[in-house]
Amino acid sequence: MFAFSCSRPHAAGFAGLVRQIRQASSKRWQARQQRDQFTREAAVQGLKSRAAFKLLQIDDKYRLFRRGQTVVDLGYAPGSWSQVAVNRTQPNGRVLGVDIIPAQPPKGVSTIQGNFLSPEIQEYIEEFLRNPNRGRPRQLDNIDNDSTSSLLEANETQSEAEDESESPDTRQWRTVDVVLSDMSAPWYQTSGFWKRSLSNPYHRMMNTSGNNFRDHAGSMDLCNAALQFSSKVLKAGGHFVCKFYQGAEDKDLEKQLKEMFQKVHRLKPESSRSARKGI
Ligand SMILES: C[S@@+](CC[C@H](N)C(=O)[O-])C[C@H]1O[C@@H](n2cnc3c(N)ncnc32)[C@H](O)[C@@H]1O
Repeated sequence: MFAFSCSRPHAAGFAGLVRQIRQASSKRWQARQQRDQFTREAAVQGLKSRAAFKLLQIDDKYRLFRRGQTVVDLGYAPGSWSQVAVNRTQPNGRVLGVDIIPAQPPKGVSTIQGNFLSPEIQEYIEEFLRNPNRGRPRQLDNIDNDSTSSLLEANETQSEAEDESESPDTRQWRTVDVVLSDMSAPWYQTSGFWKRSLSNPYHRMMNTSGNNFRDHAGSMDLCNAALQFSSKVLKAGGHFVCKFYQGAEDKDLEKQLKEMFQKVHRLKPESSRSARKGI
């Protein structure tokens, strides 16, 4: 049974309540203004979405990117993180975007369409990455071989010691400097409607439901899959950036990250301050 019991507050309390409502609405207005400002700025800079600013802020703080690096962007569509990665790894960087939905790849980005949770898709991605020149611009003269050696200020940095204990065979499979994972609910489809896919990706992927626990659990599955993948492909000194919905299980994820990486930072960038996602 639901019941409403309303009583008008006494005079002083009522004025206080009105003040509180005004303050809350002014805060919401400011947050909306800030979001709109990032959206406008993204359009001015030719970025696919304002999500780019989160990554730019992270890179400004932790220096993830260097020229010539290999970056994998999981859940890349519409592509603003990939745009940042292309821009910051020039010249000779290579960026591979993976997404379950069909999307127009940003300039300079190689893409694979498929469900990242599928072992076949991961095998396909690994095969692509095994050849360090695949997806890289032609002129290879200036490749910065040092690009990955000493990024200790990383968002997350893999331990050198771990890497030295590996066989040369395993080490040569590690061709990736940065794994980004922003996999979550899809953007609205704006193109490619003529593509009929039996797998119907828009219905299968992790769509945000508004149910906190469900969204958190879905986001943990995607982060864990991205982390497992990173443990296979990341070079020593590499970085892993993962966006997730906060909840009960994120402590376990953080624990795992701390076992695998020298440094782990948990942050909420300026451009998403009012959202409930964590990075
Ligand atoms: C928030 S968007 C990414 C935005 C992107 N970082 C950018 O800056 O433009 C999340 C993306 O994750 C993708 N995604 C969700 N689940 C996926 C999965 N299992 N495999 C591949 N992509 C997935 C969605 O299709 C969606 O395009």
